[in-house]
Amino acid sequence: MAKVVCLGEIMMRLSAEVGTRLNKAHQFDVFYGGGEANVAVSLANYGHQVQFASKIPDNSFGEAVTQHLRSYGVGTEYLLKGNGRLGSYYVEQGVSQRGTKVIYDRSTSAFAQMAAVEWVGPELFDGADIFHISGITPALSESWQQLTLELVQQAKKAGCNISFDSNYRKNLWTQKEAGAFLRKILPLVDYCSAGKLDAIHLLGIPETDASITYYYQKMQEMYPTIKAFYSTHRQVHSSSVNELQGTLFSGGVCYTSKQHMIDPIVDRIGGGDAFTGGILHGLLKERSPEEIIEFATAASVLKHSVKGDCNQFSEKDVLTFAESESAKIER
Ligand SMILES: O=C(O)C(=O)C[C@H](O)[C@H](O)CO
Repeated sequence: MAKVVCLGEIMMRLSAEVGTRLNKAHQFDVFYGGGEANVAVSLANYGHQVQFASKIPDNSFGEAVTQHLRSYGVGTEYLLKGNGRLGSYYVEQGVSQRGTKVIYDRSTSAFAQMAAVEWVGPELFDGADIFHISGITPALSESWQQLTLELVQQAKKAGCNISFDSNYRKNLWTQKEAGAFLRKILPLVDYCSAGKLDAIHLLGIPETDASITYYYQKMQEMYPTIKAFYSTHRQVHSSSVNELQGTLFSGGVCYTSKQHMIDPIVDRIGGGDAFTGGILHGLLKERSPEEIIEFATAASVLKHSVKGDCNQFSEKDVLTFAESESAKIER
C-alpha cells in the first residue's frame, strides 16, 4: 500500500437537473469534489493510504466535505480549518449538442485565500511516494502559484514523486498565465497529465496533423525528466455520447487503450481525475504500461456512469469492467 498526498481545493457542486438552465433552477443536487480530491478518492478506493490536504471552513459545509472524504477512506489529518467559506460551483448540464456550463463561486474560499504554507513542518510528505497537485490550484491566485512551487520543492526534498495534472480551467486564468506557470513547474514534475491541447495552447508547440505521440515527444524534449505523460482523447458525438481513448507515453513509447463508447453519459465531471487516479495506481503498483493505460481508461469510462465528481469503483470493479466491458448483469 503506497502513501499519497493530494493537495487542492474541495468544493460544493450545485447541479441543476438535466434540461433546466441555471437561471431557471429552483433546486440543485449537491455533490462534493475537486480535481485533486477526486484523485484522492480514486486512490483510496484502490487501497492506498491517501491524505487530502486543504483548508476548509469550520462550519457545517466543512463537516460535509470531511465526511465525504472519510466515507471513501481518504485521510483528513491535513484538512486545515479557518476563515473563509467553502468554494462552490454551479453546473448546467449539457444535453444533445448543448455543452455543460460551469460557474465558479470560489474566490473568497478558505483555500483560495491562503497566502502562506500553513502545514507545519516536513511531516506532510514523510514517507509519501507521490505528491499530487494540479493546475487548478495555481490558477486561484498569485500566492497559490508561489505556494504550489514551494510545496512541490518541499515534497521533492522529502523524496516524493510529483504528479501534476495540467487541468486547464479557462474560467480561472488565461492560457498565457497557465503556460508561464507550467514552464516553472514542469521541470520539477515526474508524472504529468497533459495532452495535445495543453501542448499547443499552453506550451506553444506548433499544431500539426501529427498524432498524439508527436506532442508527447515534443513535451518530453522540453522536459526530459518527466517519466510519464498521459491524457484521454474524446470524440464528442453529443453531450451524452462520447468515445474515449487513453494514451500513456513512457520510455519514448506511446501506449494506447482500446476505444470505449460511452452512451449515455450520466455525469462526465471528474472523468479526467478518475483517469489520473488509474494511472497513478498502475504506476504505484508497477504494472506494465499496457495494463496501466487500459485500467486508467476503463476507470474513467466507469466514472461517466455515476453522478458526482469522484470515482466510486474499487480496483476489482475496474478490472472486471475492463475485461468484460459490457452491460452484462453479474450474477
Ligand atoms: O473545476 C474544478 O476546479 C474542480 O475541481 C471541480 C471538479 O471536481 C473538477 O473539475 C473535476 O475535474
